[in-house]
Amino acid sequence: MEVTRYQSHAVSVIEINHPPVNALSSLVCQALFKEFVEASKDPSVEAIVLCGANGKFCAGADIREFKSTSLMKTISIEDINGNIESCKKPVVAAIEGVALGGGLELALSCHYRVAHIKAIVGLPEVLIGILPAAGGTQRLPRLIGIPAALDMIVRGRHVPATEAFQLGIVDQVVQTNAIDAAVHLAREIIGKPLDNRRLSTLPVQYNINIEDFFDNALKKAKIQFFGAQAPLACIEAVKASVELPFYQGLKKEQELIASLVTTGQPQAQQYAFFSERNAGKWTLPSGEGWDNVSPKIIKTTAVIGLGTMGRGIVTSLSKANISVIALEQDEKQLNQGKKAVISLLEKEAEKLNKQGKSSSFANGLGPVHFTLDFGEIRNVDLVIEAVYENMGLKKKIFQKISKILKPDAFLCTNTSGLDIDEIASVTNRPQNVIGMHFFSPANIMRLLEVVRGCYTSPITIATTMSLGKTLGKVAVLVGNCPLFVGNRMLLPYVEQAGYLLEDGCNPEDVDNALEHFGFAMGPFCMMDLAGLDVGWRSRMEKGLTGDRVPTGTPARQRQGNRYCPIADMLCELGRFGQKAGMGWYKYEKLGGRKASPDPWIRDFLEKYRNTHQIKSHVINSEEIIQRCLYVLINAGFKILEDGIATSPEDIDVIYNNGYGWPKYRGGPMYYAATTGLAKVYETLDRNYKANPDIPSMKPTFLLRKLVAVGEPPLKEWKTQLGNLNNKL
Ligand SMILES: CCCCCCC/C=C/C(=O)SCCNC(=O)CCNC(=O)[C@H](O)C(C)(C)COP(=O)(O)OP(=O)(O)OC[C@H]1O[C@@H](n2cnc3c(N)ncnc32)[C@H](O)[C@@H]1OP(=O)(O)O
Repeated sequence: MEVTRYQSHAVSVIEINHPPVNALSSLVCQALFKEFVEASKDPSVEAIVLCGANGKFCAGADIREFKSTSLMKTISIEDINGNIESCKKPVVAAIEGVALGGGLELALSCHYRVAHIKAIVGLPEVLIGILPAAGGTQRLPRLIGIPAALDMIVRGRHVPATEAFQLGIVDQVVQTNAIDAAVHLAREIIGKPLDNRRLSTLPVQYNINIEDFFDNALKKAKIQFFGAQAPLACIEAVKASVELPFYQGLKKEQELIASLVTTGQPQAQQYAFFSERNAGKWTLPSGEGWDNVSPKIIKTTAVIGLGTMGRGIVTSLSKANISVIALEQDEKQLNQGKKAVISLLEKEAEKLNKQGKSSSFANGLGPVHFTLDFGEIRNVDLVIEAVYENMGLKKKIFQKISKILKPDAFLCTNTSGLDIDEIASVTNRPQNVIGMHFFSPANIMRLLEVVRGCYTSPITIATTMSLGKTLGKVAVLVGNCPLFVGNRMLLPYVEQAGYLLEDGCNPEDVDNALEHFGFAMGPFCMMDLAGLDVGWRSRMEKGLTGDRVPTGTPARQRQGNRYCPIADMLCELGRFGQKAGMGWYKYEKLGGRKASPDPWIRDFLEKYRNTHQIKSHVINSEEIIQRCLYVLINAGFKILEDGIATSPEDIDVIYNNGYGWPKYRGGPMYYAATTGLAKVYETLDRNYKANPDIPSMKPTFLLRKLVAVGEPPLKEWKTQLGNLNNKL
């Protein structure tokens, strides 16, 4: 039963019951419409309360149905809303848990709203590429004014009940049962006039210059959400609430949503939404997985190393109210780390405060304790080692802590690419060792690559994945190989960016093309931010540059393959990026963030091309994008072949959440599927034939196979892998 109805004296309570989140599927809409009409006609009913089962009002339209046309054919949410709003009997929404999207739009059509103190409301449609097209863009401005409504709609912000009350979205906030409170209110208002409670009939009130306001909002959104169409459509729809009568405003919502669908962005964002949810559903080839292995509850943790990553991780654990012992090797580093953590926690508390939420760390360190004494961590449930990327050092620490810790404690290493098995092999419990690859800043970035080694037990995976969720991360399980998934794919991308400089581009040409594609940052800006010395050190360790390069090796070749030495040359000149005030760009000061194209670099590149007699050519944005992205995608296919990622969706989740890939393009593998695998394959193949010294251009077996079998949909790619290697 999707919708149930019962009566409490003169009040009819209509409850949506569609687990897990009471989404408005077409069946729910039909049932809700029917029950509501019956209740409104029933002479024994004098008021109606609308609520959701299992402590959740409603998470909006059923996104799973967006692909089909059924939603269009049957009762729409706005049909129900119109009916509710015009009802002669008072209707009260009892909001528990969530009222999001169509759920809040439903509540806005009710005459009164009562919310539980822990409830959240919002119109997050923009985050899945659409707009609140069930009257939300027309009713909310009439209720709370244009600026507040626009902010909520364009950012898709979740608003806690207390703020919703302050804004005037809900009429009452209760600490007890919201349904009982709504029934109580419904009884009180029986027979009272409802005219000023029907939002569609109210004027939109404002005392601002409306033209300027919307012009500015559009300008800001075009920069902030570069390339995304939904925020712009949201602004246009809210503007219509001022310019058009209510029913024409509703029509405008429909026109805008129809036009968004033609851009392909909603489909990509909805794919990203479900891919994120599926990432948590890990399964091993043995059949063990998220649904049959219970995680251990983690109450106490320790973080070893309070550098940039360690500080972020401590902050993240503390935010989740998990007890942390933060460990450093000397007093100076401990104090520096402590100061940094306090400052990060203060910023976090400030953010929560602005959202009307309190925090356990508002006036101090919350559950964090700092120490130099390894002995203090002996009883913790889980340790995260976050020292710098050095295998020798990490092994020393793991050897030491595995002797100290209680036998069932978990040992995690925060590494961006080192071998988990090698680290595990020095411990007395390799089955409890796992990689946790956090992204910087670790207290902000949502992505967490959970790296399974060959000894890692299912319970260790379950525990780490669950801890990731508790920390508010999107945890993705990946296999153990150099650089794991995200960074492994990034390597050929950055390599191509270097070749583009040799072939005639300037750094800003490459960055502009990729930023225009939608990346938050192009590869050269990214390197300047991270520090060019990071890659330089790693290339030195691999013998690609520095003293260990065999004499007589051509400058632009390593082991017979093409090599671009420009980044090494900049490092030799101390151009390490932002921290040095110069790198691929110049900056206003040491540590400055404002990058300007550097004439010195242009000059340097000219001379470099002359020295190496490189004939440069004009390279357009399309070539830049294809060259950089197709090798990245190709590496993604190789990762699938090698069984390092379970699915293309997991790769996309990693790129959407950790590498600034524009969500409205779904992720690199989704992008490959929508571009056409044959096009990706043919371009790579052609380029590889012209450049056999660039192995990353050679189309992978899986890509070739998928093209050969007629490009099956992305969901079916895995089946083409058959029994290939699975490292998960
Ligand atoms: C094309 C024409 C359309 C016209 C209609 C236009 C007007 C209305 C539009 C809308 O309402 S669009 C939907 C707006 N709502 C949202 O975007 C909310 C999305 N959901 C969430 O933010 C979260 O899921 C949550 C509700 C805050 C719950 O978070 P939690 O972390 O507790 O659980 P999750 O793992 O995220 O979700 C659990 C489970 O529920 C599924 N799910 C969530 N929301 C929806 C939904 N709106 N429709 C369908 N399914 C939903 C989610 O996929 C998970 O499923 P499983 O993975 O467990 O199968």
